[in-house]
Amino acid sequence: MLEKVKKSLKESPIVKKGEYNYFVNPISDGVPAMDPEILKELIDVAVKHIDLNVDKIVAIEAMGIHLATALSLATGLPFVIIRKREYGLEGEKEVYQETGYGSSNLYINDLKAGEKILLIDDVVSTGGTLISVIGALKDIGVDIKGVIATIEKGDGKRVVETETGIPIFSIVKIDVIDGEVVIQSTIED
Ligand SMILES: O=P(O)(O)OC[C@H]1O[C@H](OP(=O)(O)OP(=O)(O)O)[C@H](O)[C@@H]1O
Ligand code: HPA
Repeated sequence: MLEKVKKSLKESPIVKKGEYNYFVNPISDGVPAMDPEILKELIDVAVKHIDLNVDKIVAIEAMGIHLATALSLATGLPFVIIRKREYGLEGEKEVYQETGYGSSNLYINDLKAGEKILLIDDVVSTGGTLISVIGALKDIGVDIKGVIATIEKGDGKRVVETETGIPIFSIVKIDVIDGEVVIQSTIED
């Protein structure tokens, strides 16, 4: 299982964003081109392990969108995107996102207190994005039934779990060592 995912990650070029070692991969960047078999491997594992008794899938722009789309098609569940674009719709909630190499405002719409949701994103690294998004979702009062970050890099998963008290489901754990992606473990090990 996950053979194409692991091969793709091992082949990821690394670029420097300041001091940050950024891996470039179809899952996290849509570059190089995504082999749909990679997406299928990820979604098959997620469906096998995750409680899908939710009202909505919630994804974070940008690189949570293709994962939410694939999961939605596989499950029939609707999905909503936390956008980097402000709409000014009633009830819209602004969230400040900070990663290891940049920051952005995110905007949450069409989520109501009591809705059961599954949050999905591509990568957790410093944990900054998930910590702020989970905090905002808690403020809205949604019921976070699960959080998927398909790739955990470094100790981001632990940081988010410690900060939020919410378990993070990741599929592959990697590190960037000496300019290369090293696969540390997968959920299927
Ligand atoms: O754990 P963190 O350090 O917060 O990093 C994880 C975040 O970084 C990327 O978002 P980013 O907004 O940089 O890129 P994207 O728009 O391509 O998703 C990625 O999609 C995650 O949301
Ligand atoms: N690569 C791709 N996406 C990311 C990374 C990275 O190193 N860190 C946070 N999001």
